[in-house]
Amino acid sequence: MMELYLDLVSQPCRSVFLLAKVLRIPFEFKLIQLSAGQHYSEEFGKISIVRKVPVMKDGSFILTESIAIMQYMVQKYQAADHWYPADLQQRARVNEYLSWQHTNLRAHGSKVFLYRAMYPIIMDAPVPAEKMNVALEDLKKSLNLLEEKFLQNKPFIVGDKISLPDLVAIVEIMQPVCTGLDVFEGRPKLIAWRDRVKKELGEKLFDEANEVMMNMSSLQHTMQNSKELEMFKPMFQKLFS
Ligand SMILES: N[C@@H](CCC(=O)N[C@@H](CS)C(=O)NCC(=O)O)C(=O)O
Repeated sequence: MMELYLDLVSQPCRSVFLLAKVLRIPFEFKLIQLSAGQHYSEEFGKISIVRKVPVMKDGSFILTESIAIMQYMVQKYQAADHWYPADLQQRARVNEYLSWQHTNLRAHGSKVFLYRAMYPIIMDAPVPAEKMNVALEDLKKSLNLLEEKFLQNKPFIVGDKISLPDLVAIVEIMQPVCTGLDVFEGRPKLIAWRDRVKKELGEKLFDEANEVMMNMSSLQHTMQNSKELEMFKPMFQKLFS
């Protein structure tokens, strides 16, 4: 059976998890708890020297990178065409979004999340307003592009049906949302899209994927009391400087 090394606090892990579940792919969930530093273990190092989740192991074949993993899954399990359309231009649209999102919605949503959830724990101080405002402004621009360039007036990002970009987008948007920030405020189009995506995935599955993240205060508590905190600090300090 395929093994998936995941921690659902991670957005790319959630998209891989959601896809595997929705396609009913049998898999073994191998928890790599980032807050406990399990990705630094010798055992995980043998699986991936990148030391990031998600990782897929299918027999002796090991694959990193959520997008590559999802593309592998839809092809191996011959998922319905709408997930990753065979049509040249439809597939190009999927790839366009998947290429764009790394340095836009993902980068900006993550930054807002890290500032709101992690900065005070790591730096022992509130986030400077100037930094927070720049991060919020960047996120706003990405959300505007998601609506105006990608979603437009279609039900889903690539057309009438759900595809990989919708999954990848919703998990990134949920990251700042889990800190209590209502990024949907004043965005009826985005709300309607979110509700369609939720319906396609099933509310129960959607909530299952977000459960750990929605319990943000418990996550922060674990992080704050983690003996690995000192180990994480330099990486975050670099990010926050
Ligand atoms: N581009 C990668 C990103 C993977 C990634 O950044 N994973 C993070 C969690 S969201 C991680 O494992 N971080 C651990 C670390 O950097 O120490 C993908 O899409 O799979």
